[in-house]
Amino acid sequence: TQSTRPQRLLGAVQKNATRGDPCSVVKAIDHFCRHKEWAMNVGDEKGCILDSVVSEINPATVLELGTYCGYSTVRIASRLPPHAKLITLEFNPDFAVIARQVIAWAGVEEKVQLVEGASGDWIPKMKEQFGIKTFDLVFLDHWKDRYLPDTKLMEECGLLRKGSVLLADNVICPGTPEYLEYVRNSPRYESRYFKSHLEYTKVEDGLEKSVFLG
Ligand SMILES: O=C(NC/C=C/[C@H]1O[C@@H](n2cnc3c(NCCO)ncnc32)[C@H](O)[C@@H]1O)c1cc(-c2ccc(F)cc2)cc(O)c1O
Ligand SMILES: [Mg+2]
Repeated sequence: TQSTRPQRLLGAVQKNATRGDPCSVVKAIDHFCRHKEWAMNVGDEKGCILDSVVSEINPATVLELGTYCGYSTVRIASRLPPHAKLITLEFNPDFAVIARQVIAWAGVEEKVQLVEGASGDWIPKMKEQFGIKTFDLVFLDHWKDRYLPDTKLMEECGLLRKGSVLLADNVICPGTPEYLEYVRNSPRYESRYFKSHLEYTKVEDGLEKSVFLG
């Protein structure tokens, strides 16, 4: 039977990356996606911006919306301080199966809780299920039309505190116009655009970093 692109991406990790070495996993995926098959990982260029935001915040609690194959999960987890927790939500079971193996190969499973399910169902349960008070950092990289409703849901559920940072992928391509309009015009956010390129291409894209002001 035919393999899927995520399965082939996992194969490239298992073939070319060193177990327990997150950087080699990230490099193996970037090489595969640049030279073999494009895939919707945040990628190396935007990934460096992600890395700098994570290092700047040094978060104890991180929420990722949209795990896909676990590329950004590994990038973030490998930069977290000890005892920090990254919860990543993925509602496609086939992608979750691949992501768990990528995360395990990188050796960062201690810091990662991959939760299978939809953000809309799980965001309201974060406190009771995982003992999370608020998130220091949220990385949004799931369906683009869900960025805004899920941000409003996180506000309503009290998961954001003064200083919580939202980092959103793809605000130009494919684009998240309603979300951008909201975080850039709401008095409750201080927002900034980091210009970059769509992963593995020369097309413009970027990340929007928005600090919740409480
Ligand atoms: O579409 C893009 N990303 C979507 C990611 C979806 C992943 O997240 C999962 N997911 C989605 N909604 C939810 C949800 N909650 C919401 C539903 O209840 N709860 C949990 N998990 C969710 C999916 O199962 C996938 O694993 C994209 C496209 C391009 C692109 C650019 C240019 C092109 F030409 C083509 C493509 C570039 C990018 O960087 C991109 O991120
Ligand atoms: Mg993306």
